[in-house]
Formats: sequence, C-alpha cells, structure tokens
Amino acid sequence: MLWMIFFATISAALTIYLIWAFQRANYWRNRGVTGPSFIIGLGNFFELTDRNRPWMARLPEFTKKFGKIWGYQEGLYPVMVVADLELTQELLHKRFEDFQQRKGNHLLKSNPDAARVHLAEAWGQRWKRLRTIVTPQFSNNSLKRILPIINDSSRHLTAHIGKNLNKNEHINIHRYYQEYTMDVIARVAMGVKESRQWDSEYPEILRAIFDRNLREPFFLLACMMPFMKSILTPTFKWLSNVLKMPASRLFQQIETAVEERKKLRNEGIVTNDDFIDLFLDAEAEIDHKTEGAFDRKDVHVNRKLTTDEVIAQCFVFLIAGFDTTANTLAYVSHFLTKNKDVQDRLREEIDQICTTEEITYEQLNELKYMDCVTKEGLRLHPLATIAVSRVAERDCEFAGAQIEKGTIIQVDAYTLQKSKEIWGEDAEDFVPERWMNATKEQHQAYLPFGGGPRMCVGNRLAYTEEKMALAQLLRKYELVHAEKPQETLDLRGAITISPLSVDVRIRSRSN
Ligand code: HEM
Repeated sequence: MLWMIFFATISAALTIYLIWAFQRANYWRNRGVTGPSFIIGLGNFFELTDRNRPWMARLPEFTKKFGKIWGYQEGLYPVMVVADLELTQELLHKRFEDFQQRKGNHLLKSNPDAARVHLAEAWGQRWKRLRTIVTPQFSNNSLKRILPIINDSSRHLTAHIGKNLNKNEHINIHRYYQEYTMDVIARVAMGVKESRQWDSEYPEILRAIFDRNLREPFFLLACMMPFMKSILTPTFKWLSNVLKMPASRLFQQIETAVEERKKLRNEGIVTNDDFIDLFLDAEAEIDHKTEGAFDRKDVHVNRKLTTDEVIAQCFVFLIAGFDTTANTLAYVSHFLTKNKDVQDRLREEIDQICTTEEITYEQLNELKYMDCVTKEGLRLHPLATIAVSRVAERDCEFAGAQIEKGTIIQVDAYTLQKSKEIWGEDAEDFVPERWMNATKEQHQAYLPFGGGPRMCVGNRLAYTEEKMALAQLLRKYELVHAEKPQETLDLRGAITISPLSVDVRIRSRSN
C-alpha cells in the first residue's frame, strides 16, 4: 500500500513537472522569438557548459543565423540574446529600474538578503549601498596609493619572465600573468605583505574555481528545477565545505584573514591599508533608505558593512581581479607577437614617457598608444561578457516581446565588438590605431566591462595593472612568437574565456 502511494505521488509530481517543462519550452515560440533547438527540461545546458567551446564566444554563430534578437533556454530559464546597439543601451542604461540584476549562477547565486552577498550578485538597495561603499576604493587617489604595489609586482613579473631570456623554448605567458594579477589583488585586497609569485596557493585555488566542470548534477538540477534551489544550494554549500572544495577553501582563508585583522584592530594595532581595512572602516555616505528607486521596505539597511559582507566583497575581488586581467594581458601579448610593428611603436612610446625606474600614475596616463593597444585586445577578446546580462525585475515589454519577471537578457558583445557595420571591413583585425578616432557608436558597442550603473567597478584597476605590466616588460624585452606561430588561440571556459596557452619566446631588445 505504502509503495503504491509512493509511486502515485512520484508519478503525479513527474507529470506536473513535465507539463510545466513543456510550457516553458514554448516560452520564446509563444513570443515570436526564434532560436536554436534544445532538449525539454535541459534546454541548451550541454552547449552552455562545454568548456572546450565557450558558449559566449559561440553566440555570434546563432546571431548570424537567427538575427539580432533570439532566445535559448538554460534548463527552464528563458534567455533572450540581443546583438543590437539600441537595445543594449536600453537594457544597460535607460531601463535600469526594470533590469537591475545580472544573471548569476543558478545554483550558487545568493538570496539577496543573505549575510554574504557580494557586489556582483546583490541588487536593489543592497547593491546600491555596496556599490557606494566599494567605488571609492577604485578612484584615482586609491589607485595612486596602491601604485607602488603594482610597480613592485610588475617588476617581479618581469624578473620571472626574464629567466627565460633568449632561450629557444617558449613559455606559456598566460601562467605568468595569472601569478602577477593574483599577486596584485592578494596584496591590495588581502594585505599580503610582499610579492609571492610562484609561491602562493591562491592561483591554484582560483584556477580550480574557474576550471570547474559545470556539468555537475547539482548545477544541472538547479537549471532544470529552479523550485528546488532552496534545497540544492545549501546542500551543495554544505558538501563543498565538507569536501573542502576550492571556493569554500578560499572563503575559509578570507574568513581567517578578516577575523585576524579584526582581532589586531581591537588590540589597537593598525596594520595595513588594504581592502579589508577599508571595508572594516567603510561607511556609505548616503542613507539609502530614502532612495525611492531602490527602496525595499522589508530590508534592514545598515550603513556599515558587516563582517560577512567584508568577507564576501574580498571574495569577489579575488575572483574578479585574478582571471580577467590575466587573460587580457595574455591576449594582448599574443597580438604583440603577431604584430611586431605595434610592439615596436608601443615600446617607443614607453621609452619616451616612462623614463624613471618607478613608473608613475601620470606616466601611465600619458601612454596614449598603450590605451589603444589594450582596448583593441579587449575588443577582440571581451572574455567576461557572460556578466553583461540582466534579469527582468517585473513583467514588461522588451525588444518587442512581452517578457515575464525573471527572464534573462544576455548581450552578445562578441557580435557587437566585431560587427563590420560598426567597425568597418577590418573589424576582425587587430588595429589599435582605430581607437584614435573612434566614433560614439564604436564606444557604445565596446562592452568588455559592460555598461550603465553596474559597469565593472574594477576596470581602472585592470587597465592600470595591464599598462604597468606591459610597460615594465617591453622596456626590457621583446616578445616573439614560438617557433610554430599560433595563428589563432584555442579558447576555453564556461565562465570567463581564457586562452588554452599563449606561447611566447623572450628576447633581448633589438633596439
Ligand atoms: C580586464 C579585466 C576585467 C574585465 C574584462 C571585467 C569585466 C567585467 C564585466 C563584463 C562586468 C559586468 C558589467 C555589467 O554587468 O555591465 C564586471 C563586473 C564587475 N567587476 Fe569586472 N572585469 C575586469 C576586472 C575587474 C577587477 C580587477 C575587479 C576588482 C578587483 C573587478 C570587479 C568587478 C565587480 C565587483 C563587478 C560587479 C559590479 C556590480 O555589479 O556593480 N573586475 N566586470
């Protein structure tokens, strides 16, 4: 009898689920939006999680086929892709109140009122408060204050790379950049006292986080059964603590660092001037309770960050500061080995402007051709565009379709950044000079850091690190391609997009 009740309950639940999944499968068709075919319930899950064929870099294939507006499914979550400049402006800038949050990981995204919410996943009033507190840490003054650290870490990077000088074998320079960006962010955010390139466990932990396989049962179930999230997420987090998975190891390390710092501060010992200290001291200047657009009456708003919030912000900065900037440097290095004329011109500019051993903030700002080179690298490889997405706050109209609250809109930045309509016939080529006379439309179509109020908060830190590393490296060495030049790079990743390897030989300067 009990068995019968059990089977009847399971069959009823399965039938209800299937009816619902079938209905969700028609979400885009009912709205007249086309897109690739998918498996009911799973959606395009297997394409999205294929690390060997990064989904974001594949969006242009489908945009070409289905046009500038199309739809796909992440399990049962409907996603609209837009590759249209006006719609992108509308999404990111003009209709911020309708589209405040970005997509996030369906399994791990925290509840907005959870204790450990970080800036990238918060929304509403909580986001506004965090953003107000965090933004000053990336101002000109703050960047000037941390410049000696960036200078020092980039000199260590140059020394490490220099060990391969004039050798015949090539190195994968991407790994060196990962050590460098981790070094900078660990020193700036976590108060690590001195450079620890090739002697820190952080890069390994971070690599494991980015390289993790998203085709895991928990993530699959979270996509297929959003209603199970309240069980799946805590179970997964508990398991990852027990199994000491990389993200939870990182959280534990940050937790220890923050607790130790609090103890020292309580004893009156002033230690660092890093993000931990700044966040422990931070207070928002505005009382956001009074801001209508972000008012969520049931949320208790405190102007000081809690310890959990400090830990969460440090976590997101380590994650965001490590991989993105290292990838960017690796892509640019690839282009510099392929375009010797660009490398020579850049070195000339560096020689003219960076005349002192310690490179200053003002000198970095004067490197105009460097600006063009770094921008052009990010134009061709925007690498983090998965974050340029928004979620509808309410049922509303977008791109001519009536969409439901919770619908995800993903910008196809790869198409916009390589569109011949916008960039001309040489859109696919590496031409830094184009940035000297870039049009308004081109600036709008340049989205490696997203756009609008949620644009990447760390973009100026990323540019500063990148320019400093290239200036230090190129004034000493020449980057030459491996014996067998890489025409194109093998791309990998389901979150950000990384080159599998960027093979470079290091030579003494020829001039
Ligand atoms: C080349 C390097 C980088 C790239 C390409 C990049 C890219 C992005 C993108 C595309 C977004 C989403 C923007 C949007 O939704 O409109 C974002 C957000 C964010 N980035 Fe970056 N990023 C980089 C470096 C950094 C660094 C160095 C940090 C901090 C140390 C950082 C911290 C963040 C944070 C906290 C957010 C969330 C902002 C918010 O939601 O208010 N990023 N980044």
